[in-house]
Amino acid sequence: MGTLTSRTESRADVQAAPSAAATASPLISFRGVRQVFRLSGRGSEDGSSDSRELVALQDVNVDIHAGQFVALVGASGCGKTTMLNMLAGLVEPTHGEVVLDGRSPRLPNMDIGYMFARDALLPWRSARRNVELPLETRGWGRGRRQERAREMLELVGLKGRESQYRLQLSQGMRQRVALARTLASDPSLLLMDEPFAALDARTKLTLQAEFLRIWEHNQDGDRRKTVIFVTHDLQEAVLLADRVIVMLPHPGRIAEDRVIDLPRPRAEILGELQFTEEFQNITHGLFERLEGAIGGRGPGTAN
Ligand SMILES: Nc1ncnc2c1ncn2[C@@H]1O[C@H](COP(=O)(O)OP(=O)(O)OP(=O)(O)O)[C@@H](O)[C@H]1O
Repeated sequence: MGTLTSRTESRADVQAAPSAAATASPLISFRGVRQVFRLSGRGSEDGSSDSRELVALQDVNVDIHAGQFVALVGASGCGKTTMLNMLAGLVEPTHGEVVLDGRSPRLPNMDIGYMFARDALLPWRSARRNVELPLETRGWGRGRRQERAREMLELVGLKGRESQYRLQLSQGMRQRVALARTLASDPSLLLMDEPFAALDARTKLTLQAEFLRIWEHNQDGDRRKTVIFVTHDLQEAVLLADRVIVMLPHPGRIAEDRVIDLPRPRAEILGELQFTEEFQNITHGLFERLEGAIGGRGPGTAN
């Protein structure tokens, strides 16, 4: 393995110099984004209605360039999923704007794959027919769909399991099917919400490596993929991503934005990478910043 180097940069630096893409306009921009959810109570004892506000995101400014693998990491409730949902066009910011490829994410966009923490497979459909689902919604013909679904299941190591149903598959296999389904339509933007969180450590490492292999394999061609990967796991974030954005809750905000300059491709060396000094230094540094920010009680905690 070559020498591993790490580089840490401030938020402004990251936005100003995101590798070769520095001169291109970003694929994704969050500009002054604030998200307020109104929480309606059941009504207080005196009969008046109880309405409170929750600031899920505050002052979020991020640019992400095409092809980047960005991890959003942070404690529960810091707005990670809300950011994914904004990119998927499911949530519109209360203030500020989100721009995806020069337009609003609210406009229909078939070029996105969204994967969740738990498989979310349809139990009445076989593995193959689950993978076919996004292809059906995109109008693919039956033969082409079936061929693509078989190919994708083979890619994630499930050859021979095509006709099995959710209950016949382990949690790891279900996540593999979900991964195959997410990748089947070859989307250029992948929104991944803790996709490996429900797995045991060994299965998790295997799937991380398999996913990374697929992603790294595509990075040179026209179909390179941008990944926004939500996780609670700082180690997972550093292992997989080019850039880690650490978030804090109450209100959800960005505490740290760092380039992870570990070598690529990493898929074949993931197991070793996590024991290197470079990896541990980066993870430890981010962890200390995170702990320090929580311990120091940032500006939003009065909220
Ligand atoms: N539709 C909604 N209505 C009201 N509150 C919401 C809504 N969606 C999210 N929230 C709240 O906004 C905050 C941020 O939620 P979000 O799911 O984005 O956080 P998260 O960082 O992804 O958390 P977790 O890691 O637990 O999934 C939370 O306090 C959540 O309860």
